[in-house]
Amino acid sequence: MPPKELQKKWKAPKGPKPVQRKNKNTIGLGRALRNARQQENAIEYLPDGEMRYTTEKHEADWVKLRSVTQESALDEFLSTAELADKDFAADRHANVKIIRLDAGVDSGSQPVTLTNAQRETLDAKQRAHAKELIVPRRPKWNENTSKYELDRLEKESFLEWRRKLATLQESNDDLLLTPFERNIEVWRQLWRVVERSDLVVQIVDARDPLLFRSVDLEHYVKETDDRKQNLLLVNKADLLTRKQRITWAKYFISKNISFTFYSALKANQLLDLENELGEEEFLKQYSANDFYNEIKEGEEDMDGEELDELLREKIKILTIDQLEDLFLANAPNEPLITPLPGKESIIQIGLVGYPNVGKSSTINSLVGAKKVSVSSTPGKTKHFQTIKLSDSVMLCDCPGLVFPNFAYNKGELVCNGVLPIDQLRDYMSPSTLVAERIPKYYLEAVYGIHIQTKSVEEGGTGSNHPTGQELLVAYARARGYMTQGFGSADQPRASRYILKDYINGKLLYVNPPPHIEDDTPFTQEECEEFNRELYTFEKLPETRRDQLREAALNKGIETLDLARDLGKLTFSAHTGATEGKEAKSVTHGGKQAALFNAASDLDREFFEMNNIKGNFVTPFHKASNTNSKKHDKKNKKAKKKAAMYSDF
Ligand SMILES: Nc1nc2c(ncn2[C@@H]2O[C@H](COP(=O)(O)OP(=O)(O)OP(=O)(O)O)[C@@H](O)[C@H]2O)c(=O)[nH]1
Repeated sequence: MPPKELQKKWKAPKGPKPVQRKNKNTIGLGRALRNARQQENAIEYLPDGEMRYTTEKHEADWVKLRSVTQESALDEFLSTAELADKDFAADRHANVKIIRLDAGVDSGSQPVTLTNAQRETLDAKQRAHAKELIVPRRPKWNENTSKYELDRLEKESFLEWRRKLATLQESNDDLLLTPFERNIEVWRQLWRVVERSDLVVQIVDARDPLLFRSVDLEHYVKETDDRKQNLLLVNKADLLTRKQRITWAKYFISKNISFTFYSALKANQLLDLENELGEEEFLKQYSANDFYNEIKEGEEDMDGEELDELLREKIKILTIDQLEDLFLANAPNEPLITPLPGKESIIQIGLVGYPNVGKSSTINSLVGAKKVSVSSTPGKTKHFQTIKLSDSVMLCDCPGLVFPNFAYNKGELVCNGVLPIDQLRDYMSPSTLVAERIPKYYLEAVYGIHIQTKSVEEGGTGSNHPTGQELLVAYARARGYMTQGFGSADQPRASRYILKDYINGKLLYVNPPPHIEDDTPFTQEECEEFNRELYTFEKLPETRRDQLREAALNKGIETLDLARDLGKLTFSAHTGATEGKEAKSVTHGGKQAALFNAASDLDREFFEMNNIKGNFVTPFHKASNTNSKKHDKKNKKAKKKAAMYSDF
């Protein structure tokens, strides 16, 4: 018998062998990506015969233009290496430690509260080093300079600049530098704006113009071409009182600084109103001058001081048309740049400034005033914007950038909007500054809270300003901001709201200029006097004023003086003081908040014990409770009382 054939397992029949075909499709995402990468990373032959090849990912222009003001030590090391054109190979086993000498804004050695003497010493030191606060210069170039050469020269010059500033910081521990811009691409924009502008306008915040002003930028403009002009636009001037404008104007005039006051916010409000009402009706109802300058005829010499003609002109907040005229009056008569063939020559005005000083608002007001719709036409270089205002004027808007300057402490930088609030870790130093600058009664009136301060015996400062913590705790408790868990006052959250109010001017403080005679700073007391007019009833938000008016009427107070009477009023979460009892705040939420309330009430009662008869009960001593019945509720209270009194 033939051997039995093993039955084969059935397999699915194989199809025809697949033929590898070339994908003839020349379009498609994958291919596009590959091609783009190949092009980007193609080998470059430099003019000096060298070959350059990079595998680096090329980034879009907007990514390159991101502002860099705070770098980690490693980032800083790498960007310096890149600027210096150095190559580094990573070595797995080497233990590398980066020691950062330029501590930048991370140094925390600056005290928050400065005495007059400390401030004066620090200020003198800052003045001595003021010349070292430089902006990077673009190296000289002409049409024969090649792109690569210029790029290399720019990087060298930038690196040199960064080294100088690092040395300045290193050798002066107690001086704090602003977190100046560290991205060369952003400075390149500024260089281009300066080169093409006939007039460079530095926009600064009126609350602290000198912190936002770069003196060296003005020098740089003059170095580029002596015919170019500088102008300081003091924006947000609506936040200053007339007296404050006079003081600042006197300072600027004495220092020969070309300046003007402006309020982009008011200008834009006025424009909106005009659009709403129509031009004719608007002119009938509002005279622009009234809207801008709250001073009426006859009130001018109210302070008993004769203002000369120049000063009287200079303290005015300009209207949009006046500002445009001033630009033209300050710019050279003829544009300095010869136009390209076929193009008309036009006066170019460069606008530069820190972020958040109101640059966009200023441009919007200028552009919005034109009845024609003006689209922003990107310039040749794509990044900074050129906006044609009229046939004779062109605006160049430079990205906002932080110049190197001195500050007293980090809190000041946060309060001025230079350091962002949302990434804030140390919320206490800026909050302390707010508590120090704004009087306690005004903080209470704005927020409708009562801020409980410690007396000197309890370890408080004894001044009439709360500490930062006292302010934050009172605010958080009144608003019910509690942390999870044990439920203590959420101070970081409270600080964010308070600091935002400070930055947008709801809580207002204006820095005075240095003394004209000797450039020394104002003392603490002079600063308080300089700002006194800002903390009146009229400056409060309207709803709060209504509340206070009503509360004052309830108490029979006719003329309300915030500093004197606020403690007596009951409004919002502020409960006024009544005979013998001090003012307190209505607080919300959290176990700890409840404990805090109970504790302070108990304390108050305990220290007032002199006025009451003593009540003393001991838990183990029941004198004459003879009734053995367990639930003898009837008359229990009366019996207890009787028992208690029988002890005495
Ligand atoms: N009170 C007051 N606030 C102003 C004025 N101008 C601008 N602001 C406010 O300041 C803030 C910043 O204004 P922006 O115009 O965005 O400032 P910017 O300089 O363009 O800021 P970036 O876009 O970050 O560069 C906004 O909240 C404005 O409402 C002004 O004249 N008065």
